[in-house]
Formats: sequence, C-alpha cells, structure tokens
Amino acid sequence: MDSKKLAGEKAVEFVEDDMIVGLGTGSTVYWTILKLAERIKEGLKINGVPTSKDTEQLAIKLGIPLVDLSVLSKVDLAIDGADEVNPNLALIKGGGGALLREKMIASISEKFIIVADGSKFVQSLGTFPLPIEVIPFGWELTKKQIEKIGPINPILRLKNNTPFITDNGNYILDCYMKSIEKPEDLTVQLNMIPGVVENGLFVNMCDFAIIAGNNDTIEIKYGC
Ligand SMILES: O=C(CO)[C@H](O)[C@H](O)COP(=O)(O)O
Repeated sequence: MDSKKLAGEKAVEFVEDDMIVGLGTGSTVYWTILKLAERIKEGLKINGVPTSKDTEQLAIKLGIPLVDLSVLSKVDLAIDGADEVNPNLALIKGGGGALLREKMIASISEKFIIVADGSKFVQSLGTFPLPIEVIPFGWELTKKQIEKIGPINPILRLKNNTPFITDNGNYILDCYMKSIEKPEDLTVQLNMIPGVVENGLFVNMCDFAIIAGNNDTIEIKYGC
C-alpha cells in the first residue's frame, strides 16, 4: 500500500466519539480525512476543525461536520502531515503553505499526531526549505531582517510567476539552510522579527509520529 495512505489511515484509530479533531493539510492527511469520512458514515460522531481552505472544502465535500474555531478553546486531537520530522519530533511544516493555521490548531490540541512516509524522518532538520509566513507589506525588509540571523537564504515563494498567497493573505519565504541545529532557538528568533507572522518549525508540539515505511510497515515514534 502507498506509505502516505498507510500512515494517514492509521491515525484514525486514535479518533474517538465526541472528539473535536483538527484536520491537517496535505497529501498524507488527505487519507486520514477520507478514512474519517468513512467512519462517520458508519456512526462515528466527531466535529472537525480544518487547517486550510483546501481541507475545509474536502471535509465539506465528504460530509464531515465542522465546527468554527471561534467557539473553541481546545481541540482534542489534531492530525497533520509534515515535511520533516527529527528524532525529537521537531518538525518542519508549511510545504503546502498552511503552517499558520496548522500551528494555531496544533497549539490548542491536547494531542497532536503527525502522519508521514519514511522519507520525512531525518536526523537533522533543514534539508527541506523552512517556510516563513510574512505580511506582504515591506516583505523585502522582513527578508533582510531574517538574513541577519545567519545563512538562511530566504526566497519568496512563487506560483505562476507571482507571489504565492496563503489562506491568510500573506506571502511565504522559503529558507534554504544546510541544517537547523537548534530549532527551538531559531523559531524564537524568527518570530521576534516584525513582519514575520509565523514560521514552519514546530518544536515540542508533536506527541507521536506515525511513520509508514516500505513493505507496509508502520512505526509509531515518540520523541527522545
Ligand atoms: O505542512 C503542510 C502543509 O502546510 C503539510 O502537512 C506538509 O507539507 C506535508 O504534506 P504532504 O503530506 O503532502 O507531504
């Protein structure tokens, strides 16, 4: 079976009746959402909170009941994908540009589960470019401020030769680094820069990661 499908579907085993479930974004959690919809048709009672407009549309299409974030103060369980996961379960997210809403929902979740194929598990973060969401106003200045931190090489994300716009109306700077030795320090440094809305480092947030390898193997990884 496709590793993304295997990991994505496995996460549904942790969903229980009456939970508020954060619905992540991307091609792995897509399988989680499909499986959840199946379970709902069989009688599972949950409400979902989508982390992006794409996920919201998918959930509506599949008949998953949704609840608005404005009426919530916590989420029981959030399930999402990741671009990189290290052995401490620090993550890079935001390859799909949904990092801000994903982090907001993960931050109020009692449990936060990552689903990923084996290629996402790395010893050190940073091979995947780190996405940073910035406001369009003065983004060039924000980029210069980010560059002062070190050799981070932020590049404006483009789509069809124009800036990629997030669901929140912002831009993304993708940062090309050799490796990120101290993600907990970098996330603080980045978020202190005015103009930075959020960055794609998720540190000390993930409870466990469901990693699917080749030959239909699944490993549940807890931070070390
Ligand atoms: O952070 C994300 C979107 O902002 C995704 O979770 C991440 O990019 C992984 O996506 P995929 O499962 O398609 O590889």
